[in-house]
Amino acid sequence: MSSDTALRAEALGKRFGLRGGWALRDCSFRLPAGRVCAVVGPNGAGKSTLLALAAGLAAPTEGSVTVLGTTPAAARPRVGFIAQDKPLYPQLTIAETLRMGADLNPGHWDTDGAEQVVAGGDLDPEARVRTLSGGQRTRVALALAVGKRPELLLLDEPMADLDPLARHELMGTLMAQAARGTTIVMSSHVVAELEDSCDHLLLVGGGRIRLSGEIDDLLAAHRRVSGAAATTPLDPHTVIESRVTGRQLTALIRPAGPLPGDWRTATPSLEELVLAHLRNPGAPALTPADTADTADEEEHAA
Ligand SMILES: Nc1ncnc2c1ncn2[C@@H]1O[C@H](COP(=O)(O)OP(=O)(O)OP(=O)(O)O)[C@@H](O)[C@H]1O
Repeated sequence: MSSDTALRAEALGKRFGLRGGWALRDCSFRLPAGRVCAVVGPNGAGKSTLLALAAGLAAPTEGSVTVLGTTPAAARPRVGFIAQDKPLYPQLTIAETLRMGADLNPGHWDTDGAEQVVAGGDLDPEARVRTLSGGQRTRVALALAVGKRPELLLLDEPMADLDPLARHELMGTLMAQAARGTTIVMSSHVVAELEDSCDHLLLVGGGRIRLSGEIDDLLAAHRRVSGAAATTPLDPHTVIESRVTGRQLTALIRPAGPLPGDWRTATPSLEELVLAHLRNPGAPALTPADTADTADEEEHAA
């Protein structure tokens, strides 16, 4: 079943155990197919939980998540998932690991694609997984995921163990996958590295979606402003954060209308946008649920 929507969450919530707190609560968003989506947020925000729910490895406590137009379990053959701990069989060689991937995916295994990912890391196919560094294991896990010819790649902090060169190479591999139409969802703490490669953002904080949408749209919805503190009334705009230094006021706002001509304004960088929201967990969320509904109606009408 094809779908223009790679991932959709509706009032999605997950609680671990009857007495546990909510790892995720009331999360609604839509990720169109073909995007490269960054999932960012502080430690414990719920990023891994969200990816595990999408991968079908955990069941929602409330609400729903739809993957490639179907349930996570039904979508699993079309999804490549790399968990944070990159589980692999330590006693197998890299070549044996890839053969296992081929055996598990009869008829649609991409031998060349998987081998290219391994070759990019200059790895000996006869090396045993237990002898590999964390970053080298990431590469083998990615080769297994890419070999499935997935329509959707879910990657939980794929960059965490990698040196700067390996990060760059891995990003190149992911961009090549994206160019083939694969939707990529990747959690990361290194926001500055995501700005050039990702076109969609999910910012998770305290188990809630704080920002969701196309990065260009989210950036365009915000302005970094500065002006004389005495004459820069921030009403009626939505203030994400503001600071007064001497007589100067600087703020990150979501404009609710035209801004006065005597304010200095600029579009924030992705890192500025994310950091401002993380520093101010009480700032209002921007999750265009109405956009998602409209797109959904168009999808059903088509
Ligand atoms: N299996 C589990 N049992 C109980 N609580 C859990 C479990 N997995 C996650 N949690 C809790 O759910 C919340 C969200 O955790 P999650 O691992 O999804 O966060 P995260 O954003 O991926 O964090 P990090 O950036 O540190 O990896 C945390 O409070 C965590 O303690």
